[in-house]
Amino acid sequence: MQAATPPALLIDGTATIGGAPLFGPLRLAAAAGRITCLLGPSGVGKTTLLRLVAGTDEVTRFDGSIKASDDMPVPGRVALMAQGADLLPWLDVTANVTLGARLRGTRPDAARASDILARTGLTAHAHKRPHALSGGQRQRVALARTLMEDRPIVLLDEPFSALDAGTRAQMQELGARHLSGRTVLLVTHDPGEAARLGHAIHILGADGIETVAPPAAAVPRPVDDAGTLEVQGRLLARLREQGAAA
Ligand SMILES: Nc1ncnc2c1ncn2[C@@H]1O[C@H](COP(=O)(O)OP(=O)(O)OP(=O)(O)O)[C@@H](O)[C@H]1O
Repeated sequence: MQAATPPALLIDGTATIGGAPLFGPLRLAAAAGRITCLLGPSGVGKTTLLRLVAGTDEVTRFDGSIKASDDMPVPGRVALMAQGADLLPWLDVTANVTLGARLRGTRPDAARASDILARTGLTAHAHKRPHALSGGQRQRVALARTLMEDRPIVLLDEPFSALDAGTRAQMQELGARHLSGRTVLLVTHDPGEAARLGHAIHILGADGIETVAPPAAAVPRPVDDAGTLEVQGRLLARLREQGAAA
């Protein structure tokens, strides 16, 4: 489904809102074709960072640079899956998945939409509206819409939150499979999710970025992989220490 090799993403700078520091100076690289997970306490600026990369933040001042390793512009090559499924309630699944093309005033690629619906297990729900879907199904629609955009850089903001543990694990596997080969920056509050999916794992804190070595196993890692559980525990301990220090 994906043609060109995606670029790495390089973020280097300082963010302020209304003159007050938010984060930085920080340097964060999301490696080409890999999943980079970003954890950190609430309010530290993770969503803001994703919006800055996507070019959709209108209140934050960012002094520095957000670049792709191939020096081509970033925002037009980014798909952002925002927090919450964020579906339009009056549109059915197919129309929600093809929303990007409609907003751009272009004809959606129906064959491609149908293929993505099949691959995300949504074919039987194609004509349902969001109120008739479970939380997990709505998240799948949001993921399908992100895949429909077919961008080399994908930003995911707590994509699988609010799902039960079993559905969340399934969604992580689905996401890892379908996003394979793209440059993914994934914000999550879940240390287990970062340990399963991260080729690289960072914690954004008040004092900057801390990098935690990922488990050795291939992504997506099994939920009961010993190395994954060990990293999950280490991440939780670090997040607790940061919370206690805040
Ligand atoms: N439009 C805005 N105007 C002013 N301040 C804002 C605006 N949007 C976000 N902020 C502030 O920026 C800070 C960072 O918010 P952000 O949503 O990026 O944090 P976060 O780390 O993603 O938090 P969470 O994990 O709870 O989602 C918060 O203190 C928030 O109040």
